[in-house]
Amino acid sequence: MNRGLLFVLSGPSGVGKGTVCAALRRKLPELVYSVSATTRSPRSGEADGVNYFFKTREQFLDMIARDALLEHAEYVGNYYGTPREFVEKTLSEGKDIILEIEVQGALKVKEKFPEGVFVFLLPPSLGELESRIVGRGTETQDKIDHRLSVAVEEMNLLSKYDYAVFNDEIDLACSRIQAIITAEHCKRERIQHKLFDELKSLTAANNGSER
Ligand SMILES: Nc1nc2c(ncn2[C@@H]2O[C@H](COP(=O)(O)OP(=O)(O)O)[C@@H](O)[C@H]2O)c(=O)[nH]1
Ligand SMILES: Nc1ncnc2c1ncn2[C@@H]1O[C@H](COP(=O)(O)OP(=O)(O)O)[C@@H](O)[C@H]1O
Repeated sequence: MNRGLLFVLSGPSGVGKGTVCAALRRKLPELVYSVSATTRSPRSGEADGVNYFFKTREQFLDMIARDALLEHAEYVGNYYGTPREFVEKTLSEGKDIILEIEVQGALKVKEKFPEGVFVFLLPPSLGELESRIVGRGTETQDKIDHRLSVAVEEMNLLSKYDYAVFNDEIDLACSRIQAIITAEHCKRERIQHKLFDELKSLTAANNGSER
């Protein structure tokens, strides 16, 4: 059985990663979504094991010590990390998985899974990015300023990614990501399709009969 493909959706805070991922999950129910562990407190409406596995700092450090995380990063004062076993199990079952994580963590995943597909989500403008963070209403002004300065540094790492996708409209961003997923499957099919084995044997047979 073919292993699944690993997709990583990254980009600055407030660009719409969570929103686009949620929309993508509705459109592509067969795509598996990795639930991260974090030390940040749950926001209203968030549930343990659904949005995140909410951990104390001690529990999180223990996960790091047990090598239970594929990657982890400290982001604006909290730890975030991807549980390793779930990702490996999903890929070995032949299912595609998507990680929605910040930029440093994504680059660490790239070191371990260079064959992964790395997608950077961009805002239509910096002004729109700020409006989205403010509009979400989850952050104090101090934290908004911090997230915006981190965002500018992060956008400078865009060249390390395979694809850039603008999140001007949620549906358009989803369609672009769906197109990337389809294209990556086509690429792999091109490498692995049994037609090439047939062509190889035929060419070898023809070469043999010419001698
Ligand atoms: N490295 C890493 N980043 C993560 C992980 N899970 C979530 N993040 C990122 O951490 C950042 C902060 O997440 P959160 O506090 O939920 O805020 P929001 O995504 O900006 O609403 C976002 O950029 C997330 O994509 C993870 O497992 N690893
Ligand atoms: N294409 C879009 N157009 C307008 N608002 C958006 C769009 N995508 C996301 N948003 C809004 O921007 C805010 C931040 O989105 P969110 O998914 O929480 O970002 P992230 O997960 O990248 O931090 C939310 O209030 C969300 O509703």
